[in-house]
Amino acid sequence: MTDTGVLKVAMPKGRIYKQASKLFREAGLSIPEDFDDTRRLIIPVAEANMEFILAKPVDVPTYVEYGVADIGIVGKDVLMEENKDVYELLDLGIARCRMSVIGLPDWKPEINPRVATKYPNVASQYFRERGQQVEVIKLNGSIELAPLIGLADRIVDMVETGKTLKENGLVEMETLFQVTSRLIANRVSYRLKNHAIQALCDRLGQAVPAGS
Ligand SMILES: Nc1ncnc2c1ncn2[C@@H]1O[C@H](COP(=O)(O)OP(=O)(O)OP(=O)(O)O)[C@@H](O)[C@H]1O
Ligand SMILES: O=P(O)(O)OC[C@H]1O[C@H](OP(=O)(O)OP(=O)(O)O)[C@H](O)[C@@H]1O
Repeated sequence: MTDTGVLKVAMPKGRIYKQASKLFREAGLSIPEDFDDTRRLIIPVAEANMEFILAKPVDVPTYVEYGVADIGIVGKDVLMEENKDVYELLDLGIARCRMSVIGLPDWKPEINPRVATKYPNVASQYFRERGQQVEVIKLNGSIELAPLIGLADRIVDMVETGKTLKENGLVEMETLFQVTSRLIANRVSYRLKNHAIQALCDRLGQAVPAGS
């Protein structure tokens, strides 16, 4: 557990970072724009009394659960999949997309269909709750390939603009849930650094556009 006044923040590199850093700046915090030109993984942000730990998005809840980061920013998709013991403090309304079941337009129901996804826990729970038996196949990217080349009958994946689906002749069949990024906190840090975490949460909350 961290024992200084500095807040350790697990920050996902990539698409969330760009939007999160903008939100932090709108909340009046002095945050670097991007880290495209550095390979450093720990970045002191002295002006804001923080330290950024630049993480792979899927690992953010793990750093926060173990308390090596006090707080973190992560998509609801990853939170649902990883199911870690952390507090979810705030919906930041950024990196908006949705988790959907997707397939080819001529898809027909089959016995024990194969479903490819980056989110095996989310997909298994979804089909289990509907009493549908499926075989879930875990992939790590380019999920839309699976129905095109016959690996799976359907996929469970993120849709943002719908461009990937359109360009690959796929259709969205059902939406599981809407996704935005969340501010999460370690349970012990939340008590020990409550003032700093709550103050940050309040400032960010004011910067989140209404209706997000
Ligand atoms: N079009 C989108 N597709 C997928 N995720 C999106 C999209 N738009 C926003 N997101 C959100 O951004 C998060 C991070 O996505 P990103 O593509 O940066 O990382 P990743 O694909 O998990 O990691 P990596 O590219 O390092 O394998 C997702 O977990 C999700 O919450
Ligand atoms: O609706 P759209 O705007 O087209 O966005 C959706 C796509 O974006 C994500 O992929 P990502 O870019 O993260 O690449 P990946 O294949 O490595 O997961 C997601 O898995 C979809 O493929």
